[in-house]
Amino acid sequence: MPDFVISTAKQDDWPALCRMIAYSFLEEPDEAIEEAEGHNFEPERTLLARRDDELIGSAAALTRRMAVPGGTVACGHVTQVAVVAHARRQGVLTALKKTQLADIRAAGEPVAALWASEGRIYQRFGYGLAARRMSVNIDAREVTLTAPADPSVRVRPAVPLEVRDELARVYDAAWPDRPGWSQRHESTWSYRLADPPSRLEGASPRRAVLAEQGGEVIGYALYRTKGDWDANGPNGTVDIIEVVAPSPGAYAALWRFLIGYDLTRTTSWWLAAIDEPLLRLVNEPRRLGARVGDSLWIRIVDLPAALAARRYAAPVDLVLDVTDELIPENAGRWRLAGGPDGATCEATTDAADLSLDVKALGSAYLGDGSLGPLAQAGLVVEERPGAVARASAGFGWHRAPHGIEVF
Ligand SMILES: CC(=O)SCCNC(=O)CCNC(=O)[C@H](O)C(C)(C)COP(=O)(O)OP(=O)(O)OC[C@H]1O[C@@H](n2cnc3c(N)ncnc32)[C@H](O)[C@@H]1OP(=O)(O)O
Repeated sequence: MPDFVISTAKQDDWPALCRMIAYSFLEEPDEAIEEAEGHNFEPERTLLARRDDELIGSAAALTRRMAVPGGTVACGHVTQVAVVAHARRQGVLTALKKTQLADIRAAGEPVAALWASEGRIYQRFGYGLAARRMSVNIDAREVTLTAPADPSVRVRPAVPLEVRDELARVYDAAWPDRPGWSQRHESTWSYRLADPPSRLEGASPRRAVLAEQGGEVIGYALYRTKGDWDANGPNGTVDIIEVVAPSPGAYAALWRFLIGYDLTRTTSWWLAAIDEPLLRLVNEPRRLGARVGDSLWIRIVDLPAALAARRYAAPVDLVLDVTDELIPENAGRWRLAGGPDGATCEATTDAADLSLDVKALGSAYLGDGSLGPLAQAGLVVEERPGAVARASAGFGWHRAPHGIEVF
């Protein structure tokens, strides 16, 4: 029997929880951060572990939908996971995760998603790496955009809080089309636009730039600037927070603004998409200083509901033999049939085309490339010749999944 108990948080647990999380992440507690992060507090979905009344661990889920190929799905956005230093490696997180997965399933969310502080933590709980990110560190004076500027698109700098409604309108129209982007509530925007001074690290407060066409805002970017001078003169940086620009004209106009900022020499963004159009839009892609990293992790919580909630780029009719140590209802053989217009997923006794663990299914879920690398890694086993190629055509998508924000 564990010597700690798990319970659901109450509103007034927030200050203590926030302090515990700060220490766990090697930060100092800070009132401005407590207020900002408080917008992301759903007490009834926050699990606390206590030993002798001492708060020793937490794991929370936020209620937001996430875009998946061809649709959106209810998704528990897992966050605020921490265990105090002196209670680690005693099974506290394991107990929290088991309770949390059961709660997410009971809430009718077929999928859970998270950003991992360390990738090694969550794979044992059935999370698969479902989206990669690209970080860019652009040598701005060496890079220009090759597309001609669209004279009907203008950019206008703005203070983010003053254009919050315009930002939300652009984002609301865009997020369902990009797998990995999540619905934003009023509280999400309050969190997103809060700017605790201790997080500035010498940079400016958040700034916005809007792309407008015919008086309408059609795209925006959020960024910071950081001034610097060295022996050769100006050496400032533009640090991008997000770029939301569905149309080519808005996208190019915003990037032209962000790369061409006077007195800066570097434009950086650590959360660009793996298929960022910028790669195709510049004269010198190598000078983008691009690197690939991990981004969103996905846990399939209710397998038939999750697989039926997305669409498939090509027709699929596949029997998947799935293992799942933590959620036995997911284990077994499933027939997935469908295509670009929708899909069904039902239990079957037919012979399998592919066998895989639920973790590999999580990796394929948002449509990040083909199943080939998973098969080559031994994480997907082809039971019927040609099944990996057929499944890849269906599971892939015309836009790579993108984790635009850490939640
Ligand atoms: C979604 C998010 O919020 S991500 C943020 C996660 N939080 C942090 O990184 C804050 C700092 N770290 C912590 O608070 C803790 O170390 C946690 C929450 C990551 C892990 O909590 P613990 O209670 O120690 O985990 P628990 O004891 O249940 O470990 C389960 C297993 O995972 C392993 N494990 C857990 N954390 C780690 C880690 N960071 N690195 C390597 N292995 C780990 C344990 O060794 C254990 O393995 P075993 O079953 O083979 O013995």
